[in-house]
Amino acid sequence: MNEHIVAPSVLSLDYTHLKEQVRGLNESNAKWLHFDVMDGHFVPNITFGPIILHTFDQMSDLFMDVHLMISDPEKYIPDFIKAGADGITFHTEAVGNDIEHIRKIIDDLHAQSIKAGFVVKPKTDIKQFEPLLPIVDYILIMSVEPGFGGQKFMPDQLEKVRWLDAKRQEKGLSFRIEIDGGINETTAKEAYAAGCDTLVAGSYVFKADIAKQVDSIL
Ligand SMILES: O=C(CO)[C@@H](O)[C@H](O)COP(=O)(O)O
Repeated sequence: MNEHIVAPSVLSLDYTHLKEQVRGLNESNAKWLHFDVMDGHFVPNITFGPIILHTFDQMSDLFMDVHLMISDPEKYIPDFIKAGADGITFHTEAVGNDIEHIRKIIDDLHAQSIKAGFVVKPKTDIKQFEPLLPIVDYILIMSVEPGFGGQKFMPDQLEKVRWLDAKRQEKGLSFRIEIDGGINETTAKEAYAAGCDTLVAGSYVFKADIAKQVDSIL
């Protein structure tokens, strides 16, 4: 059983108080910082790139969990590694759900000592990726359509989590199951019960005292 990890999504951070908010994260029990990269093409929103990741990396020792919501992940992965990524997930849909292509990207990340995994959108079937389970460090399940913070949790996505957890036990694997979107005190409990060990939370963490919010969903 993997320990629980909360990964606050800096998409919801108050950038007018960047230093105080990062201090709040550093002093909380969050172990990861979730960095959402959106390109305005793969998803209908644009966020930040490697320069901002580097800024966070200089301000924090937290594990930099980079979630690439971009159309051509391989093109930009080297920049995010240089900027301080510790783990990278990319969308299977961005590479046509092609298993061998996904495997190659994960192998390349591992060759550079970066933790690696893939992400699926809500409508993507997870079962097709069973051959990849032995090689990933983590899998990210989207519990909202990617693109924006503050959306409502989609409980039907927990079916994917249950399936992954069952496969993990059956095969004696230890990859993490991370979930992203609409996490709060109630949905966090549901996610843990289904088999998640890593929760991304944006609006819930930053709407009040960071340390207290993190502890409430650990
Ligand atoms: O990747 C995304 C959205 O695409 C997420 O990381 C959100 O940033 C989570 O925000 P909340 O739903 O927790 O507010």
